[in-house]
Amino acid sequence: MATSEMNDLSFSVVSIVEDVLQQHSSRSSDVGLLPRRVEESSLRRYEAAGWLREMVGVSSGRDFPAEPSEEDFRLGLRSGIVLCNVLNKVNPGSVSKVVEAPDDVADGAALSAFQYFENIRNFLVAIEEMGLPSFEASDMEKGGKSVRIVNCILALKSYSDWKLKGGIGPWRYGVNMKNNFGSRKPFVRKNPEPFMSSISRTHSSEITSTDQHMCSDVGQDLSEKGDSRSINALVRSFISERKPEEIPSVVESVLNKVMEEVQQRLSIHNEMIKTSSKPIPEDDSSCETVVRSQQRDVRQHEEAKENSPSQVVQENFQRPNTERYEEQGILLNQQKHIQELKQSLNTTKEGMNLLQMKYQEDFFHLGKHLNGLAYAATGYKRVLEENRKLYNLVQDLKGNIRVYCRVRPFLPGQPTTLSTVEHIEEGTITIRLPPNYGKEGRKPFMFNKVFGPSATQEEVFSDMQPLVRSVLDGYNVCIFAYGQTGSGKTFTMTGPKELTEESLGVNYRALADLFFLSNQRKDTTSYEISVQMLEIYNEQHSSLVPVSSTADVIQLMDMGHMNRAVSSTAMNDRSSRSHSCVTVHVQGRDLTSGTILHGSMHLVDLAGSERVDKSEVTGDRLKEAQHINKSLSALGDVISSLSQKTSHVPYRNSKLTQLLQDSLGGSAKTLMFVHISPEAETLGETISTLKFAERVGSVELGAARVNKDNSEVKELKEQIANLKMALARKGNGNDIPPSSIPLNRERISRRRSLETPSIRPKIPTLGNAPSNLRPQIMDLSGPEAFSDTASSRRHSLDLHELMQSPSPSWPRKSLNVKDEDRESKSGEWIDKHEESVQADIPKSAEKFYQSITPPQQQSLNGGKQDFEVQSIIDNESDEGTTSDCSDSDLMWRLSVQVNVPRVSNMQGSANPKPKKIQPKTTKPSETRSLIPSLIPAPSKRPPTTVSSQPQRPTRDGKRRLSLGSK
Ligand SMILES: Nc1ncnc2c1ncn2[C@@H]1O[C@H](COP(=O)(O)OP(=O)(O)OP(=O)(O)O)[C@@H](O)[C@H]1O
Repeated sequence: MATSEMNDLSFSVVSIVEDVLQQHSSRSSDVGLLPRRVEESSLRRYEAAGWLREMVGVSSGRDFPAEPSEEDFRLGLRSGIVLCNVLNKVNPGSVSKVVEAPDDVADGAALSAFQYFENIRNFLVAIEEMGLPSFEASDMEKGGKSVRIVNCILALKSYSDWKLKGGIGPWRYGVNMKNNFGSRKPFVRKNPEPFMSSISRTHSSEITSTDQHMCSDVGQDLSEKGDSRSINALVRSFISERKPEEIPSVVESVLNKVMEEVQQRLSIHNEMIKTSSKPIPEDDSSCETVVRSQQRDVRQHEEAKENSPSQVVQENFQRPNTERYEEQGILLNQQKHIQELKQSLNTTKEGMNLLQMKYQEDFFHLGKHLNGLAYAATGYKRVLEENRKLYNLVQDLKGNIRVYCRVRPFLPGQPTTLSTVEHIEEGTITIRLPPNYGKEGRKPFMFNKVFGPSATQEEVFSDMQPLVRSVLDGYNVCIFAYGQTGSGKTFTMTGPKELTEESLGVNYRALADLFFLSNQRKDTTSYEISVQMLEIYNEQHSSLVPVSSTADVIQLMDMGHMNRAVSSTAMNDRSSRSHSCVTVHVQGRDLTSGTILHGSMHLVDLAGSERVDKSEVTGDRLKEAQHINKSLSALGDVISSLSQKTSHVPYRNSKLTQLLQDSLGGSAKTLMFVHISPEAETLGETISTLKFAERVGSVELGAARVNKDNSEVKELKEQIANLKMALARKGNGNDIPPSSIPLNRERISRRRSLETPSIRPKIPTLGNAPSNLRPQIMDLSGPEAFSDTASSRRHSLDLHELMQSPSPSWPRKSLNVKDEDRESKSGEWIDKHEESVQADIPKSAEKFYQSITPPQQQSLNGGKQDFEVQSIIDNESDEGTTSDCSDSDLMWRLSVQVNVPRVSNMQGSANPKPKKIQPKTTKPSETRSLIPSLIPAPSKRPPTTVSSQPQRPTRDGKRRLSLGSK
């Protein structure tokens, strides 16, 4: 490409002149001259070819015959191999490296044009250095140019001959110019300078000076340079043979040709200038191209100048030297500038690369950092959750009362004001305080868990589910809802008025879960579950109801809640006016080891504390409120003394604290679920509720214990009981034949037999009970049922045994207003509904009680009733100094029992005389009420007695005498 470009762009003044003169000579010569000249040139060609064949040998000169045509001659020499080899023979070492064609391939076939050019170029350079007439490399490519090649070869031959003759004297080459141009003047080599400029070696100033001389005097040998000499010789020989009138036209032709070439050069030059003044492309490769193209243009320009003095002459005519210098200067500057730009581009690129690398590194580090942060965040959350669990665990271990808090949402229709709750996070609730509450503006309270207004019933339950489930593992659990009126206690424990599956409260969910789990474990453990519902209304309690299946439970609770004392106050249109407690008793027997587990759970929905000025209650409602507040403040006192670890804990001050005694002071797992309302007007109560709850959270009860009896212990206990009973009988003169004291195993089997359906009370089945769930009648041990422990402090009475024992013939003390008032004042509890609910026993319940017939009971009793009573009395008297509720517990126990002696009769005697057990006479007046709706009979309670009690509102706000009355 470079070679061809160079060939296109470079031109020789000599060849132009020669061409023009040849045309003229051929035009002007006569017809006979042409064949003669053709013949002469052929002869000279043959001479040259002959000499070459002689020099290189016939085999090497095979490509051209002894008398070659012009075409053959040219093609034969085109590769330059023959020429270089001949030259090296004449003048050894002139061409240092000759590119040879492979032997098996025709000469030149495997060589590229570039390689041919290399040989020819080397040859021409050497020829010029020897001062011999040369030719153009392009002459080898074009036809009709062989004359100069022939001249060159014959000159070399002449030089060779001269050398062979010893090189004596000046070498002269007598070019047969006459043959070409009609001149036979010998060509004398005056000095060893190159005859023509080398193709590659040029110098513009030399050319310029030569051309200037050529211009001033064509006929004289003004220049030392080969170019001018050659032109001069050509021109002289031509002119000498021409008539004077032909000369102007020849000169004109020469000049025209030269002008054409100059024009062409100029346009190339202009193009080059334009290119160099183009904006420098940003692309590095384009810069390279521009630089290369400019360099090439400069080189070509210089070559052109070197090879065409006439063109330079023309340029000199047109432009002053300074201008050209300026141009060159600009070009050089531009090149320099481009180099600088390239450098800065490279530097910028390197900088960019560095920046990119740095950014990549930064991104990588950032990513790693972010990953780390995300990981840490997840870890932090996990740790928080873990902490909470551990905290709960520690609290469990320490036996702390667990405290959960729930915030009620604003109710529909309520004007939504700013909530008093500012923020909730895990176990912390922050209350927004107005300025008069302190500078802080907020107060945080910490609990085990806080549920916001949007927490669902399911979420709430799932958090306490493990606690509930631990009942089946033999723990005693107590969950009680606390809070001011209208804060959502009933909602949490039971649900809203309209119950749906989603809105079911803790009570329903807990029982369903227990039944579900017990059924799941039926292959390993046999569970017996019984449920009681109890209500403390105005410091009295009523309604203990046994149930035996999920459906029973649900129905019982529905009815219990329906019958719960509720009325409308200014604070809550369905305000519970009583404390309600659902108690679940669980007994589990390990089918392999025989170990017995006892667990119980109280689910307590306390009546709400209220400020009577706000609830705007009067009359009975006011009295209710006072009772509620009294019992709650009694609860506060108990909590306070528990947290201060005082020796005396005032459990006895209210029924509520008596009920919760085991949960608050025993080995139970206790959870207080504190509720608050979001309204600003309740802020005072909210703060005091939360403060109270925090105090409750600090109460340590000691670690909860599993109530587990292995079969051996149980047997021993029973043995002791039997012996005690035998002793007691003996002491009373009622000898019992040894055979009548059942041995342990007999007794156990008898106890088991008591539990068979044939003798068990029939409770109407309201649904499908799990097969392993024996219908369990209530444990009549009263508050003991809540601990259900076989501790020395309390003993649970065996309901079946008691039920089947003959009732002692203690007179029933008739209740009157005075009694009630007195009892109420003294804080002791008597079931005031006892009589009134007798007739309320439903048929099924009646059946149940009737099924326990005297003969049956007698046969099964074996004096157990006495023992049970005795044992209770013993225990109560034992713990009389430590327990505040022994007598009331007992009363409670007895009051709910059929045909049990009145406590007042027993309390007086330090060593009560066991009464002869009488066959049970099922006196309706002494039977306690069961499920209210299952007991539709009208109350037989005298109106006076009823009226003596505070009016007891029900769901519909109407007063009812008893749960069963309709
Ligand atoms: N989390 C809750 N989501 C929706 N409504 C609620 C929520 N908690 C309570 N409520 C509604 O607020 C009202 C008062 O609730 P609830 O009767 O349970 O309060 P309480 O604390 O039991 O009151 P009281 O002590 O007077 O019996 C009811 O209408 C109840 O449906």
